[in-house]
Amino acid sequence: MGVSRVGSWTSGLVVDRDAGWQQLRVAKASRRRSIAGRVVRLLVAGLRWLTVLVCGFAYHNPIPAALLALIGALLAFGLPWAALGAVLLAAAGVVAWFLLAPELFDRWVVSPGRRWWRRRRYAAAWADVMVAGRLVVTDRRRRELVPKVARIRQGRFADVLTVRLPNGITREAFAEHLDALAQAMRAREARIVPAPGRWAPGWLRNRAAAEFAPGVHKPGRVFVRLAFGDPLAHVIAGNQLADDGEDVDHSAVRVGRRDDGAEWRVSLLGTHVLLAGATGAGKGSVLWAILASMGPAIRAGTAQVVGLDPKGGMELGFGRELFRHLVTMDGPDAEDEAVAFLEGLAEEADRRAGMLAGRARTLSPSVELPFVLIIIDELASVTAFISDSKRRQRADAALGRLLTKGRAPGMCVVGALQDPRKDVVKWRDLFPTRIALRLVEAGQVDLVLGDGAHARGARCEAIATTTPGVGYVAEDGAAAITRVRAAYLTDEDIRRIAATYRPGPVDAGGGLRVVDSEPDHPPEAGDLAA
Ligand SMILES: Nc1ncnc2c1ncn2[C@@H]1O[C@H](COP(=O)(O)OP(=O)(O)OP(=O)(O)O)[C@@H](O)[C@H]1O
Repeated sequence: MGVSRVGSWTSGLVVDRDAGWQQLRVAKASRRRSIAGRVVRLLVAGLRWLTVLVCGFAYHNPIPAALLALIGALLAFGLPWAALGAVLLAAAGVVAWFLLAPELFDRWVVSPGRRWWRRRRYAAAWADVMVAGRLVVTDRRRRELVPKVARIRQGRFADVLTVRLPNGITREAFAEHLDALAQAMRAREARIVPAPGRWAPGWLRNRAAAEFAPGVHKPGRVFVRLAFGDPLAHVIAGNQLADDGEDVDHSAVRVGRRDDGAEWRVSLLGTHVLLAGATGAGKGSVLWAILASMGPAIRAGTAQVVGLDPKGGMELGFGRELFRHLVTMDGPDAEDEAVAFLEGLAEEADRRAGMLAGRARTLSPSVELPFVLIIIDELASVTAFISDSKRRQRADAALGRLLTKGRAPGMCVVGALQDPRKDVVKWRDLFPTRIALRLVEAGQVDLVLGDGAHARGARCEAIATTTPGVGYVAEDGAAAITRVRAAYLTDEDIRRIAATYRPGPVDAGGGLRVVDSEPDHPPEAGDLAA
């Protein structure tokens, strides 16, 4: 507490830290106060600090505060034995609660305490971080101003601070100090995120002038997300993914968990998904989580899955029954097979686009015209690594056609990539949803997720090898990058899901026109495999 000099760059001014953590008020060094004045000032400041502390504690920790209040009241009424009894009873209750229901105990007692402690930490350390980072401007009244925390939205694992920037400090200048901020606040990471949406009634929203509608970034403000703890540290069991009943929402397929504790869902309708990760990063878990969640739709016939597994079926072969067609590229004609597979799919995309033209802009999956999920386990092997240049050109052309034409008529490519290089990532912009798991170098992050993703907090190179399945997701049209972890299915789970959800017979008109030299399922009535 008190007044402290912050350095020669402040031209001999003195920063008064009692003035609070949001704005540094400046007092002239030469200004003198009487001793009585100082004492009063100190008392007022102390009283204010105590009130904020007590009220803040009671507001954020209602259960411990109520217990303390009860004990205090018993003591005040001269009932020390009753107070001792209450203390012992409360202690026994707390221990029993902790042992019997640790999750609930954490949610109701420990988490509120942590949140309160974080608020205290922001208050205590904010001004110091701003000053240390020289995020200080002097206005014409010679007041020194630092970015001010205008609002704190708190969650269990992360807080979002709305920070108002004084004139003269840019978002970019502020962003340079995120690491220092994270360290000072004891956070796992600090990131700038888009402005949280504000709820407004529809009638009001529709009447507001669109050109003044709030955008992703608000001028003069930054939204800083500080993450604490890690809800992704533990393996997420994937055996419940397919328990959605018969209905699968293709626009929100469950894959795992986000680092704010919410479910991670991926839209497969009207998009393609690029999935990159170094070897052992957990690409398989993302693919299987998607397939498991799609299980009920596969069985019902509203979705069909085809796949290309250049590893000879090592990855996708486990759940072969789920696939209408799986190319494993293990014979002498592997490259031909892969090219024919892609050309068949591109033709199907053309056919569907023709059918939908003038009738609908996007497909609503049905048994008559099902959604088609195309899993390509190693995208590079069908583009960069086909040795024959003519075949490579054909594969490139077919993949390009499939990616550009397939989205609207319900064909979604999920392409996995182990080694993101410039020549492979030429396809990146055709994948509106991009997922990057652990990568070898920081430079690969932007290649996969898009320019600026690393700067926006996607630190894929820093993901520990001990947490496979953890990664970052970027989606076209969404400014935020989300940290996620895919659920994990054991080999046994995959076999069970494949047996449970294997596709039924295909109705006339509903099958795929994939070139299928050796179908995995014998052709059934109505199957249009050419
Ligand atoms: N989401 C996950 N949660 C927990 N463990 C996982 C997860 N995903 C993968 N693993 C573990 O990591 C190992 C490697 O995962 P996986 O084979 O999916 O990686 P990959 O990226 O497909 O690697 P490669 O490209 O070499 O095939 C798995 O055997 C599994 O034990």
